Amino acid sequence: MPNSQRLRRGLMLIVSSPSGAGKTSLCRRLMADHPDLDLSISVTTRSARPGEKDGREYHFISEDAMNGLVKDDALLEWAAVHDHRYGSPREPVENALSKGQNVLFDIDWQGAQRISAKAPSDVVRVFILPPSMEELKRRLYARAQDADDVIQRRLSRAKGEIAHWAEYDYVILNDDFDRSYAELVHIYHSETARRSRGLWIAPFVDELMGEEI
Ligand SMILES: Nc1nc2c(ncn2[C@@H]2O[C@H](COP(=O)(O)OP(=O)(O)O)[C@@H](O)[C@H]2O)c(=O)[nH]1
Ligand SMILES: Nc1ncnc2c1ncn2[C@@H]1O[C@H](COP(=O)(O)OP(=O)(O)O)[C@@H](O)[C@H]1O
Repeated sequence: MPNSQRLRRGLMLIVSSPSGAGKTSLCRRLMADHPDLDLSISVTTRSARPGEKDGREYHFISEDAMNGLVKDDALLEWAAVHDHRYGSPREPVENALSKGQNVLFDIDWQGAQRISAKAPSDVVRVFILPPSMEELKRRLYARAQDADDVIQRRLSRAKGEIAHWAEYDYVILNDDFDRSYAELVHIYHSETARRSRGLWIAPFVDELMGEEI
């Protein structure tokens, strides 16, 4: 049976880390290498960084629009992070999962907790650790996309995010990027290969058992 015809139960892959540890870079590469993986594009009230495009990294929306989405229950989860609100639109995620597609979330520990509480058996959580706080700082400055005071606020919140590492299924220490990426790919492949995700297996085995030898 061709792979494309094997009916699967989609999973939600959640990647979290303190700002600057490398989750966006790792997630981007995973998306580029896995066209079967859909990115949940969050809404946010923060403004776009240089190089960010509305609808690609985030949907950049006003406070009023965010209030409307919350009121209409259009978000699977939302949270206040770094002085702004961020949320995961419900409909694209539900559509993707209903087609057996996997969905990737770059969200914080609050979002990870909320989605896990709703669908524990469909969630895989990965936490990315920086090799040191000094390196985290270096990366935030090297990214050169935020003002100094914004970077300082992100750094001061880093330990609060790291404190939640034990709520995750996997932890990757992002020292060497290629090695960390290889770990993420292994996790993704193993989790998609779980028996519980293969809805095609039981009917296929029935067919096998019915064959004359
Ligand atoms: N709960 C939740 N967190 C989100 C969502 N979108 C982004 N975040 C988190 O918000 C934090 C800030 O994201 P961002 O402003 O892009 O900066 P970054 O930390 O440098 O990636 C990160 O920890 C993201 O994972 C969302 O929809 N829900
Ligand atoms: N393993 C790594 N070694 C060195 N630099 C890295 C590594 N992973 C990511 N970076 C760089 O660190 C900066 C922050 O990474 P980013 O993916 O934006 O982090 P986050 O999404 O967690 O805030 C970027 O400039 C990125 O290129």
